[in-house]
Amino acid sequence: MSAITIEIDEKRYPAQAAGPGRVVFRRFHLDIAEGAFVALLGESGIGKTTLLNIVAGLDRDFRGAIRFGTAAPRLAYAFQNPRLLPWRTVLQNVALPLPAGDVGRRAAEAMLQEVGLADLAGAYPERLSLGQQRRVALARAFAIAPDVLLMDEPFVSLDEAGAARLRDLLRRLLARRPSTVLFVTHDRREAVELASRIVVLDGAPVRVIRDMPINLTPEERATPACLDAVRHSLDAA
Ligand SMILES: Nc1ncnc2c1ncn2[C@@H]1O[C@H](COP(=O)(O)OP(=O)(O)OP(=O)(O)O)[C@@H](O)[C@H]1O
Repeated sequence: MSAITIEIDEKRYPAQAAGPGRVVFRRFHLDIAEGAFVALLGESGIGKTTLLNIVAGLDRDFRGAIRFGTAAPRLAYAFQNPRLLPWRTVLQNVALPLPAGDVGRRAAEAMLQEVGLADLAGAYPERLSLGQQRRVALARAFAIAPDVLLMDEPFVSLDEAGAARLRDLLRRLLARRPSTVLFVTHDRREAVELASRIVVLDGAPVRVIRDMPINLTPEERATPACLDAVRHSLDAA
């Protein structure tokens, strides 16, 4: 069964003083299986964030429908900018989507423990590095054990070692709380390392130009030569 069915008959941004209007999607269809980790690749400005916003329900100004396999899916969205509330502590930020009171607080503490930031629970976001802020954003996203997890370039602007640690953390979090993931990235290597399916978007209106399952074992994903081989077949497809 599909966890997400995306049917966009049309998504158009209206003309503005600075430029003409633009049809971003027309007759666009994508089915996403339950538990899939779908990496969305495509040129800048093509419509990837627009697509996530539509799936998230943040953008309802389109013709079409988004259907979920579960009646009321728990949905989490991790943005490129971690979007932590600066006037709340790290713990309070993670507890935001949880029920108020002791139960929510304890669950938030456990999440912080899991992402390795328990000792920063009382700190404010401004004290944290970008990598630490992104860990907090991951903790907040996973705190609700989402059925659907939307991620918009969540590891961009980190050095390679920092991004690798976060990819590793994401894999561990997903192993404990499986979710259907839609993950936007510009980084083909990151896509091959994480995804079970890679969808490459192109054109205006957007269409799918490649749709590749990635069948790698965890050991193969940890082998650079293996990742390079898949990346080349993605380029050649
Ligand atoms: N609110 C808006 N009003 C008008 N045009 C918009 C709006 N938001 C996005 N666009 C335009 O729609 C197109 C798709 O934008 P979107 O942010 O979805 O692309 P993207 O693929 O996520 O880009 P990037 O990879 O650079 O983040 C772009 O041309 C953008 O300028």
